[in-house]
Amino acid sequence: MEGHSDKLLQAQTHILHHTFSFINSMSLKSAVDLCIPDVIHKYGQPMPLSVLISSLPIHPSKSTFIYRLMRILTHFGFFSQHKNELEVSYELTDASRLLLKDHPFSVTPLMQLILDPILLRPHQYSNWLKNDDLTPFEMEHGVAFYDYVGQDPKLNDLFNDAMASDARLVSIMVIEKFEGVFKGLESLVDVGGGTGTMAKAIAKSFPQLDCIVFDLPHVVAGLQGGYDNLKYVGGNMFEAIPPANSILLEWILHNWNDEECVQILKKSKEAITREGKVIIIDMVMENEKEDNESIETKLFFDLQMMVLFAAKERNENEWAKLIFSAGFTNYKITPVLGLKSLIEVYP
Ligand SMILES: C[S@@+](CC[C@H](N)C(=O)[O-])C[C@H]1O[C@@H](n2cnc3c(N)ncnc32)[C@H](O)[C@@H]1O
Ligand SMILES: O=c1cc(-c2ccc(O)cc2)oc2c(O)c(O)ccc12
Repeated sequence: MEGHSDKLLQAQTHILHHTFSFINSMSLKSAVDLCIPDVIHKYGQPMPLSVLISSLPIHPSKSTFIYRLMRILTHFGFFSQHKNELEVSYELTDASRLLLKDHPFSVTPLMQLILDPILLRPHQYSNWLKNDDLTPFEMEHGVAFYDYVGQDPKLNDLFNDAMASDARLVSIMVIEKFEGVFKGLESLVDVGGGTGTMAKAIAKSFPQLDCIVFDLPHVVAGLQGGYDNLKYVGGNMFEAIPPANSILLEWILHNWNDEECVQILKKSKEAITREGKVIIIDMVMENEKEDNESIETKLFFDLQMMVLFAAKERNENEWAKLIFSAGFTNYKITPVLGLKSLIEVYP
């Protein structure tokens, strides 16, 4: 009987732990909104709690609550703390350094996008599962995700900044680790290339490669290459993709269902000139060698794609099915980009 009640209590704790998990996200967002990582960074040495409190834009009546926020974030590894007999001081960790606003690979824009109420609200999706609305996002907002982004300049900027911050890190890794992937190629279209962060890095590192950033007209309107071998073209990838030796699809296919992915891949195949290839950068689920945090993060991404697009993250079998359905003959997966993999696809 004693063992039974222990199990019940453990199960209750498990449920409460998951139920309260939103407190992790919201505490992190509150700290970033108050610029706590930047304030500690600027101080340049372990920052005593009292100095931190007096440096923050908070009401004096709220001073005592900052310790509580710092305590939970320290527990989850966002700050480290040192105690002496007088008080506690805080320092940044690797994770909070990546939240600094001026860090070249700052994750802050991604965090602000993911936790924006416009993206958060559709996560109450049990009703969507009971009706025939296309996506939870459309059920909540009445339009598809990219149409909403196109009509809301603030969200458009937030989305493009978030994608660019991720692309900055991915582009450095791709170019460093996969130089060979681009060797021998003459031209490249970065389909859904956003504001061009990835294509700019490729154009700079491979001056012989003619690069095009291809995205929806409102995304590329008014943008200019800055390199002789880079230009922007607006259009719709479901209609036609500009011809090139290689087609890059980074973070594209996880936004679409299987039928739509096959259409995009077929349009990519039509666009390939001579002996070219499609280069996909996206997630591959169910890699057995992964640690638990990576597995869970991929599962979160999968549900984010379901909520925004009724789309999904895919395992290798699901990728292979799409690739062969679109008429390609071979593919090679290289799983070394953190959460993402590089998939080369051959006609
Ligand atoms: C998730 S973002 C990826 C951006 C970029 N590839 C990156 O990795 O940072 C998807 C991109 O696809 C673009 N997109 C959506 N629908 C499109 C369409 N029909 N034709 C061309 N681009 C489209 C969006 O505007 C957005 O920039
Ligand atoms: O809400 C998101 C978040 C991402 C995302 C998060 C973290 C990364 O390192 C990269 C990307 O990507 C998204 C995306 O591709 C999309 O089309 C919609 C929403 C999000």
